[in-house]
Amino acid sequence: MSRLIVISNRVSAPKGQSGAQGGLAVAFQAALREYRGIWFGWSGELTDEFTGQINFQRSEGVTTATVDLEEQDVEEYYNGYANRTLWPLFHYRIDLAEFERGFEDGYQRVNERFADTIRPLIEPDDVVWVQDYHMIPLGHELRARGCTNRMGFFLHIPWPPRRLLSSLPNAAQLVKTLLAYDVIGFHTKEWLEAFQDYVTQDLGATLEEDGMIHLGDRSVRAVACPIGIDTREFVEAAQSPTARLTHRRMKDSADGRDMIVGVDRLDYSKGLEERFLGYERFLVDHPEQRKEVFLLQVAPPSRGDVESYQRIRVQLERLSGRINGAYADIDWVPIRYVNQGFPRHVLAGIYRAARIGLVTPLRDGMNLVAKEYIAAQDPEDPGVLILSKFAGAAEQMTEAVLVNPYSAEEMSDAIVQALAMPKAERIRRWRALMDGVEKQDVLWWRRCFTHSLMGEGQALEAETAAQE
Ligand SMILES: O=P(O)(O)OC[C@H]1O[C@H](O[C@H]2O[C@H](CO)[C@@H](O)[C@H](O)[C@H]2O)[C@H](O)[C@@H](O)[C@@H]1O
Ligand SMILES: O=c1ccn([C@@H]2O[C@H](COP(=O)(O)OP(=O)(O)O)[C@@H](O)[C@H]2O)c(=O)[nH]1
Repeated sequence: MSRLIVISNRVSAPKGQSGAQGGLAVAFQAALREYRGIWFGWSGELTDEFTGQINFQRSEGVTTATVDLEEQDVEEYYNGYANRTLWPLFHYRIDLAEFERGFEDGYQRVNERFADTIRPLIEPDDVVWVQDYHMIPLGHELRARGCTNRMGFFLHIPWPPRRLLSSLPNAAQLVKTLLAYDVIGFHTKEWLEAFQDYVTQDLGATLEEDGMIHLGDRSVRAVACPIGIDTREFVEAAQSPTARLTHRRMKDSADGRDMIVGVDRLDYSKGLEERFLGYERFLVDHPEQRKEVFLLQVAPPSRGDVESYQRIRVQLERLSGRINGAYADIDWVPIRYVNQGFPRHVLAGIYRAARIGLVTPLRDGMNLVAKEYIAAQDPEDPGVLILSKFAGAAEQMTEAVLVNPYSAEEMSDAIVQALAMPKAERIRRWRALMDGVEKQDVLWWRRCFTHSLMGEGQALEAETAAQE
């Protein structure tokens, strides 16, 4: 039976209920518990000199293997090429993208270091699954080191339109390295089609009807598999004592007002500035509703070493301060702006207490918060999800109130619509959304991708063996 080797930039050991975790961490812990295998990546720690020494850990059924990186590696690979170049460009923010050869070199060096380190751990029957934009050339580097295993790559962020990607120096060289994988996955049909467009138009590859892409001696399958959440676990989390306590705390502090909630890493792609402006539009256009609602925005700081993230943080502090200064009363504040992260059980209680989930990224690969908000609702009296049509999640969650996040007026109208929505309509929309969140959960996502990667028979064999 094949083992699964998952490789991603960030590796998090399970934290139980005690800490905030990103969407990827939650997805892989669920996946790796059932598969025999290893999750490899950067420890998040620095070392004076890279040695490639691996730190193995086993916790709650998940084996992790991590390495420390040098400061210069992190500066050029993570803060540099990954988060100053690829992230903004792939989120359509060419104005924020920085193109520096030093970043590109550092990115390549770290990918080579990862390949050197992980190569001896890979056994002939293992299936390798590489995650995200930090590791695009890793498969190519592993092939150069004699790795003939089945290898897949999943991109968790959008794939940008062809003309946008062409602005990246050496774009063709980078994209060609992706053809070292056997299967490449995206969250949506839109990102998949943009990728197909680039490889056929700019690289001269041919695309067959079954999704196979051919270029030179390489044949690769590209697929769309939208990630989901661990829905069963999240529904349970929403009924846990911590969630109930938090729900009570929120209801008490709301004092009969309707809560609108936003939960996002403090990232310019999440559209927080536009969200605050949309909410302000609502306050201006509907003064009679002002003291009837409040917005709770949870925004834990992210990638704080990158200047564009420092700038957005300052802008949001100013904007929330200005809106609160302009509209607050002695007994009411329009925005509760909270710069800290919360564990899932606390978030679940917050989501359940919110009449509206406001999820309005300018671009997002998927957005798991939208799915968690739905999973946490009370089926008898659910809240309304307002979702940006530019989030990957919008391709599946069509029963949400879909908005253009760039339009403050549309956002304001959507808030009015959600606040006035009759219970029967809220239940009908929620049921349809919950059906999707239940059917296409994280397990479904893993199967969707691993079936393409391993073939259905092998994937099922691995799952059955893992359950025994
Ligand atoms: O590791 P960080 O730099 O702190 O960033 C956290 C993660 O952010 C990104 O998440 C993406 O993946 C989610 C799950 O597929 C998806 O829902 C979301 O739309 C994406 O933005 C990033 O892609 C991850 O690699 C980071 O770990
Ligand atoms: O205080 C927080 C804020 C966020 N999250 C989690 O971080 C993930 C965010 O994933 P999403 O796909 O929405 O966006 P990303 O941050 O990965 O771009 C979700 O699972 C959230 O529950 C968390 O655990 N605590």
